[in-house]
Amino acid sequence: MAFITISGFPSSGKSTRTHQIKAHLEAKIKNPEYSGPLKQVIVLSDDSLGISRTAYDDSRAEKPARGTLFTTLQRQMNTDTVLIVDSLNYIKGFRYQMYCAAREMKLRMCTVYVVATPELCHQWNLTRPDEQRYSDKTLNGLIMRYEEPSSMVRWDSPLFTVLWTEDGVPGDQIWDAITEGNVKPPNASTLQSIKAPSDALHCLEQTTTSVVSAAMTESQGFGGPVTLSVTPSLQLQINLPSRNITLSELQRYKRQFITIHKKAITLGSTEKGAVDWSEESVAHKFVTFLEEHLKA
Ligand SMILES: Nc1ncnc2c1ncn2[C@@H]1O[C@H](COP(=O)(O)OP(=O)(O)OP(=O)(O)O)[C@@H](O)[C@H]1O
Repeated sequence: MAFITISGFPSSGKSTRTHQIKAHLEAKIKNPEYSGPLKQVIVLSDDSLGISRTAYDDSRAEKPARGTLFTTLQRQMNTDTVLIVDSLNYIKGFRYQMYCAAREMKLRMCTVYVVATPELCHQWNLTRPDEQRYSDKTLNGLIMRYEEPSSMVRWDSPLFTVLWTEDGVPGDQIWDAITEGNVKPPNASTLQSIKAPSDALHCLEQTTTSVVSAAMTESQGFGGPVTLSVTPSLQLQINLPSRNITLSELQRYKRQFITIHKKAITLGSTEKGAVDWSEESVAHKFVTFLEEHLKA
């Protein structure tokens, strides 16, 4: 019935805040005055899944770890459960993917952004036992790559930000969000996820073409975040590197992206929620793909 995404820098206090939130929500559920459907709070974390901090040392090891997290969270989503996903959740495309899965299950949801300065993260990381510690290089890399949640986008909202200076968490507000907030029904974008392969291929081709032409329009060589107008109703942010990007380079990435995803479509990879061939989802995936490849 409810889904909470925790996000923040590595070693920023996410699990510490998760325990506070869990305790607060459990007290609400146990209150005799509560007669709603929620019965339990489950926390899914890298530790509970046996994902080591070293999985973040390189992106090849990180992808299967994210896959495990996503498959497990889909299994754990339930009408009587508050599911808290306590992980870095630093890629906006991944938070969007979780949002789509939660929405398909008609769950209420919110995001908690745990904030600590990079210096504090380093300091706290050093105090941890070896097996829970990130290497300096990995910690810095994750902080650099971190894509901050925004209350302006629907997959991060409602968004609660908890600063390192705060003693507690906004437990009552989180409770209201997951018990009284809007249930976002699967809309056209999520329903379209079960598309016939021919539609999916068409959408893949068209959407990637629109992203390439929007990126060419916005790319001035200055770098930084720019907004791409993919369609009149779909605007996405992309972080561009500060160099000239050529059309042939973008076309090359488009072809690579299509090749990878075409395979998934023709193989009929239809694991529930994991494959979403809507225009919006394809655009998000391609923007994330471009960001990763353009800065490499
Ligand atoms: N407010 C705080 N003041 C002092 N130490 C803290 C604070 N919050 C967390 N810590 C310490 O920092 C370390 C990391 O905390 P925690 O495990 O909550 O971070 P995390 O963000 O969940 O880490 P990870 O990225 O590995 O999942 C722990 O040793 C914890 O005791």
